[in-house]
Amino acid sequence: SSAHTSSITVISDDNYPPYLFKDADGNTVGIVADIWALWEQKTGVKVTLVSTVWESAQQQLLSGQADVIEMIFKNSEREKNYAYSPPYAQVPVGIYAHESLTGLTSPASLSGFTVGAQKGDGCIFKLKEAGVKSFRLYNSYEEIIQAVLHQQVKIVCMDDYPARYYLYRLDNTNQVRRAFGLYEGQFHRAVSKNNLAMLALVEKGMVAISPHEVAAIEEKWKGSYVQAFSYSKRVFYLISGLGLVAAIMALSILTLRLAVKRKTLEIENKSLEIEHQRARLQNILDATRAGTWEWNVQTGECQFNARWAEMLGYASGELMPFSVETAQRLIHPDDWQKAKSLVAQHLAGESEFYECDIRMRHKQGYWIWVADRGQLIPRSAAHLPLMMSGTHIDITEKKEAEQEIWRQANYDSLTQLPNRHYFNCHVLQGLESAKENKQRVALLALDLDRFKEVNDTLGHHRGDELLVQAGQRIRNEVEAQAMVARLGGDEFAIMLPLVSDAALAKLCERLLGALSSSYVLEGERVFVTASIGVSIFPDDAATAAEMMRHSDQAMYDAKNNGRNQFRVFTPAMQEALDTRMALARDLRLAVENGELRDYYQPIVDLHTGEIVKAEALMRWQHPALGLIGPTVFIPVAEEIGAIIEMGDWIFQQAAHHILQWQSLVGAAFAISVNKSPVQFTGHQLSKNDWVSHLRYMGIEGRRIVVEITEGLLLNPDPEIEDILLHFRDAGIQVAIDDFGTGYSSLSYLTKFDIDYLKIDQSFTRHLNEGNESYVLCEAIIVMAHKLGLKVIAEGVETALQRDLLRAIHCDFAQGYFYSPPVPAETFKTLLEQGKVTATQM
Ligand SMILES: Nc1nc2c(ncn2[C@@H]2O[C@H](COP(=O)(O)OP(=O)(O)OP(=O)(O)O)[C@@H](O)[C@H]2O)c(=O)[nH]1
Repeated sequence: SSAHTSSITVISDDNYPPYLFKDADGNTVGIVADIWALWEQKTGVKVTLVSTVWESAQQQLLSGQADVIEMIFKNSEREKNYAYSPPYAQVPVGIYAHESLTGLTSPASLSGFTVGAQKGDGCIFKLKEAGVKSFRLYNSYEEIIQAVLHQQVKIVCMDDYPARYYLYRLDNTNQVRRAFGLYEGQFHRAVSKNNLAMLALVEKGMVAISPHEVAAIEEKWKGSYVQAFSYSKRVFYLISGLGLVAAIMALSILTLRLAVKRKTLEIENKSLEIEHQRARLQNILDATRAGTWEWNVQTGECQFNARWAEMLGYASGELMPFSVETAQRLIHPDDWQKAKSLVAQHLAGESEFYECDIRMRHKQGYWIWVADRGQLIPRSAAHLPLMMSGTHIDITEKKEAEQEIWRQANYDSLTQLPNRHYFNCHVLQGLESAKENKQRVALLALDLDRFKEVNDTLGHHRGDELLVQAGQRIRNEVEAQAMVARLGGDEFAIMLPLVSDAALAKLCERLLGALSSSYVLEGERVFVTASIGVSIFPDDAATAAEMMRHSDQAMYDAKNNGRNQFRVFTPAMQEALDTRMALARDLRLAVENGELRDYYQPIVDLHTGEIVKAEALMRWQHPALGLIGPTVFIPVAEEIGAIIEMGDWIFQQAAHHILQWQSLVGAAFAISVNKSPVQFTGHQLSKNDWVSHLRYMGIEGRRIVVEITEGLLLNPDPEIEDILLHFRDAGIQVAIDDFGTGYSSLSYLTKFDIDYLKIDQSFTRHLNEGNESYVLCEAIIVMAHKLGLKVIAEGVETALQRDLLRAIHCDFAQGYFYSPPVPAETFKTLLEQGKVTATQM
């Protein structure tokens, strides 16, 4: 314990004048030595003062070889190992530099330099804090100063007292200069951290030394070393200094001259290089045909190159002085705001560069498209934008090409209306905004009626002209905000906000009216009508696809109900369509599954009442829906092509029964088989050659009558003519079904070999003496007879009808009055009876 301590070892650095240093005789002297001598007196504890290099001093304390270390600064790193006394002296620490190095003013200015310091010196810690990373370490201040003088290191850190001392001693205050004060340290005495008793002992002794005693010691040492330099020595220094200054000045002037010469050469080279670069850049710019601009953001001043002015049709300088107003006048109003806000974004640092395609007005008044690109150059210290520069490139041709491509992709080249693609996009967008604004929207699908006939009779060219005119008429009937498009062929579509159902109905009526008035096509007057289907959002459709589908369905419904009308979509249409689709699906398997039935309706000689012919008719025994009539499934079968197989099937049944019934019937007996236009399509011919089939079965051609519709003969393909000739050659007869309902150009009656006309049941049904139907029927019969044709009246239901038909010399009749279509077995019975219900005759 300290109470029994008889001696202590104090260790320190011995190159720290005036505190502790070696005198000329090698004795360790100084303030600290005197203080400890006094301490020894006061405490009676023997003090051994050991001085060594600073780093080793610290090591010795920590290893226990010494009890107290003198002249130590506190820092956080040392805090771990030492316990300190209160500070007893203030010691400034400075940065010293070789005279060739100037500009060192603060710790920050040291970063990047290597700094010399004494090993273990507290200033290293401070310098690291200031960002100095590279150090060169020395054992003593003396070594440090030698190193600076030999320029091994140009900056060093030293405590001011010893630094001053050694600099004076080495006569070198000129070459090494104090650059700035780094910090002020405080001297402490310290013991190792766990030896607090020792610290107490030290402090006890120190407190015993009075301030007067301390002041006397300091006075002794601090005064003496300055006084060590005599006045005469100073004068000598001054004079030799002045001589040196003069010499240095002369040398400086010489080196300055040389330096100026070298710099001038350098500058000349540099400007030559800059000129080359400028010319190269100009070349590149000229090659791009780019106009260039520079804009001083603060003052608003602008500069342009000649190409820029030329692009806009102006002479260089013509638009000067150039202001924001000038820019605004030149730039298209629609592009001005956009450009302005993009520039603002760039100036605010939100974009890397500014980029915008704008329209600018050429001097001659038209607009050119310009790719405007620019970038801010420097920023001031305050971070305010200063200059922007960039290019203007004329991209008018590119834009026009783009627009043309866009037009081709989105517009119909015939009518100049938007096409299906554009319309679809528009519908999608339109529905989005309608949803937001809770608006109703109508979509009209519009299809010209029997437009094919216009093409067929007047030629494609006039058909085109009609489409153009129709498009214009539609456009004229709707408001500007409505979208009118040509979807393809003779299909148009309109989308518009729906004001009211009444307004919609009125619009449809107007459209029908406008489209059905006559068209003059190259001098020829033509009439067509149109059918319109309407779908309404949100009433019947929630999506664009649904609207398109529903308006289409409604349009087909309008067509099926006689055309030249409009229909608004109803759920019933959807149901009908669903049923149709279900039927179509089942129908494909009907023949294979043996679900078809052949029925026969007798055709009677009106004069004798005898069954002389029969019409073969199909029924479909649907597994779930029961027996289905042909009016329901034939159109579907035609649509999906199943009619071909079905038609062949019924023909084969008819042929089969002719063989069976031949013995029962007279020589004139024949069975009629319907043949749909679909069955006349070319590629079916060879496969289903009815003539070969009859020949194969050994049946005469005259036993078969082929029933066709007059539509087939209006504009027949050469193929159809061939088939009909083929039939005639084989003795097969031909009947025109549903005569009087269709498009009656009667010329075909003489052109083809027709055997029968079948008067449509709509005439028979309304037959009454002297009425319109009666007159028509009579006219048909007279005409037919004149042409050598026989007439069959369909749909005879009453005795009166029979009698009237007889009176106007109709040849044959069929209908419920005689018999409905019946299964083969029943028909056979009828045949066996010879006459149908003789009672009815
Ligand atoms: N002239 C002309 N005809 C076209 C053009 N595009 C399609 N077509 C014809 O337009 C007709 C369209 O026929 P559809 O709509 O199927 O039938 P339609 O004859 O109008 O009869 P419905 O629509 O049932 O009333 C076809 O004959 C096409 O060949 C075109 O650009 N110009």
